[in-house]
Amino acid sequence: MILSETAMDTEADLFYRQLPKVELHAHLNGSVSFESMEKLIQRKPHLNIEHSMTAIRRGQRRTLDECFQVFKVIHQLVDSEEDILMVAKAVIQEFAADGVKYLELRSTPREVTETGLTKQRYIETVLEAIRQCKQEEVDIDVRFLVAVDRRHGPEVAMETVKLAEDFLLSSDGVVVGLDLSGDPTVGHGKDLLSALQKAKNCGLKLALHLSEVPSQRDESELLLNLPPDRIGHGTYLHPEVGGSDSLVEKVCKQNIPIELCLTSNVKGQTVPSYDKHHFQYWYNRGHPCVLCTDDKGVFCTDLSQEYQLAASTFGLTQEAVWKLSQQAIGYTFAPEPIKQRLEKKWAELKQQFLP
Ligand SMILES: CNc1ncnc2c1ncn2[C@@H]1O[C@H](COP(=O)(O)O)[C@@H](O)[C@H]1O
Ligand SMILES: [Zn+2]
Repeated sequence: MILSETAMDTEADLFYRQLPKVELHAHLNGSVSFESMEKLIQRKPHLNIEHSMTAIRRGQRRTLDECFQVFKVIHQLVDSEEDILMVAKAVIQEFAADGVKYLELRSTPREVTETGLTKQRYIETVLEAIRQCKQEEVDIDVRFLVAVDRRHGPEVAMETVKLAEDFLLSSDGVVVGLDLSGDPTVGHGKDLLSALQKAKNCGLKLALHLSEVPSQRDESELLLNLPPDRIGHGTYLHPEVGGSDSLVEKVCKQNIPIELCLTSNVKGQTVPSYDKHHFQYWYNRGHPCVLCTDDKGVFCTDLSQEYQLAASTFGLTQEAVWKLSQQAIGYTFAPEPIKQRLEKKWAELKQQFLP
């Protein structure tokens, strides 16, 4: 009995792992795996950092505030070009090994005086990692979103947008957009509006973390007017959790896809349990939904696991899971020919999968 259950589990695991997937919401430094973290900790023993400080294990929860403390620790470990190249390459390879065929990675460019790291070099190094993976024929298409950390305020946001704009023009299509993230309890989106508007005007796609916590209703109301091209989390948009009909209407009317990260929200305690996750609300309305990991290293997950969790929690059939992964192609910021290439790949693989 136990044996057959194990066999079934393995078969199910395999389905999700082999399922071709699109990852659209992954923060670089939050995605660093256990193995890479070990290497970084060994490189910097003087920091006295233990692995328990950089990851939230199974069954553990942290407040969102504590999650942001974790990022501070990781940033101490990843503070040079060498580190960034190492973690970015590893993260890309790990996503590829998990069956992700298209990845939009995002990261906040940082400056570190001690190591000579500049924001420009930060982005160039991530792009170099993407280039090397491509050259090594890792089976994944990777694009990059330059991230604005809301905690740093409007001037830094504007500076970052300018940098992103330069790379939009010079990166041969790899830099496709701008992310707004960072501690949602700090600052107000109204101060960042002009930077975001500028980004949009110059052709950068916008992926904004919206209503991750309940206090952001007015901010979301404002930022939805831009409008963003995708929404991160959107946990508190609907009226049942303190959002509003007007917010839902804006999201629906403009058909803005929502990036949903189950484990991140449960472990970060913005959602009380998997079965209460707002995936259900949006999915049942037939709204564009895409499952994502957010921070696979910090939350100890991967995209296969997120699909499996959504399927088991909300009773999705394999056919429905397939459709979910395929529809995500349409929500990428990739140019049309790339989307077509991905569609073709999915169509070919489907015959093996769901005969
Ligand atoms: C858990 N929910 C979340 N909400 C908001 N922002 C988040 C986040 N998870 C990650 N980040 C953002 O991503 C940074 C780490 O990656 P990078 O250094 O940019 O690669 C964090 O410092 C934060 O700004
Ligand atoms: Zn995020």
